[in-house]
Amino acid sequence: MAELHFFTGTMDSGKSTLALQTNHNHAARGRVGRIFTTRDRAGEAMLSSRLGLTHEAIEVDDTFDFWTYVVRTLTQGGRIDYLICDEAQFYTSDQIDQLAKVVDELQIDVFAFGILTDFRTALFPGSARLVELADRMNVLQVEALCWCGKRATHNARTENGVMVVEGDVIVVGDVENPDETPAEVAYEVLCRQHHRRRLTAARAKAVSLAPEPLPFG
Ligand SMILES: Nc1ncnc2c1ncn2[C@@H]1O[C@H](COP(=O)(O)OP(=O)(O)O)[C@@H](O)[C@H]1O
Ligand SMILES: Cc1cn([C@H]2C[C@H](O)[C@@H](COP(=O)(O)O)O2)c(=O)[nH]c1=O
Repeated sequence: MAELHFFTGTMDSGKSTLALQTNHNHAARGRVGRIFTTRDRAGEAMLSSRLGLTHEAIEVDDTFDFWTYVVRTLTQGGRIDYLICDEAQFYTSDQIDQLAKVVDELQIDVFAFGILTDFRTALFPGSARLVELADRMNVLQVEALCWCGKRATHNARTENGVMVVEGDVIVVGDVENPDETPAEVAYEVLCRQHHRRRLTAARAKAVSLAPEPLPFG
C-alpha cells in the first residue's frame, strides 16, 4: 500500500539530506520518482542539502497541481512510483490534499519533508495539512541543538542579529554562522524556553559578558 509520509524537524535537522537519500535508495532499486521543491536556498528548481549534495527538482509554485501533473505523466505513458517533496511547509493546503489523492487513488508513495512551525511558532499551512493527512509522521532522529545544549524545537528569525517575532511568514534564509557578521535575515534553532525568552546565542553571550551591577545597599 502506498503511503503519505511526513518527515519533520527544525531547520538544519537533515531533512533535505534525507530527501536526497530516500530518492537515492528508491532509484537504486529501479523505482522511478520525481523530486519537487519550492524556494530552496540554492535557487529555483534545485533541492540542496547543507552536506553539499544537490539534485535538480521541479519547482512548485502556488498554482502547481500535483494531481494533474501525475495523471498527465501517466496518461502520456510515463512511469512514477514515488514523489519526493521538499520544503513542503510552503505548499498550499490544497496541494497537500492533491498529494493524499495521488497516494490513495494512484498508489504512488509520497515522501514530504518540511519544518512544522514558522519563526512565530505558528504552524505553516502545508505542514498543518500534512499533520492532518499523513499516514506516517516522523520526527528526524538527528537532533538540532539550541546553544544551551537542549534539543532545538523552534526556529527563530533574526534581523541584523536581533530576534524578531513579526514580519512576513516566508523569507528564504539560512541558519546563522556564529563566526560571521549577522546577516540581514537569518535563522537560529532554539529550545522552547530560549525562543520564549528571545534568548539567541549572541544575546546570551552578550548578557553573560555584561558587567555585574554594583551592590547598592
Ligand atoms: N560540515 C558538516 N559535517 C557534518 N555534518 C554536517 C556538516 N554540515 C551540515 N551537516 C549536517 O547537515 C544537517 C543539515 O542538513 P540539511 O539536510 O541541509 O538540513 P535541513 O534540510 O533539515 O535544513 C545538520 O544538522 C548536520 O547534521
Ligand atoms: C522558520 C521559517 C523559515 N523560513 C524559511 C527559511 C528557509 O529558507 C526554509 C527552511 O529551510 P530548511 O531546509 O528547513 O533549513 O524556510 C521561512 O520562510 N519562514 C519561517 O518562519
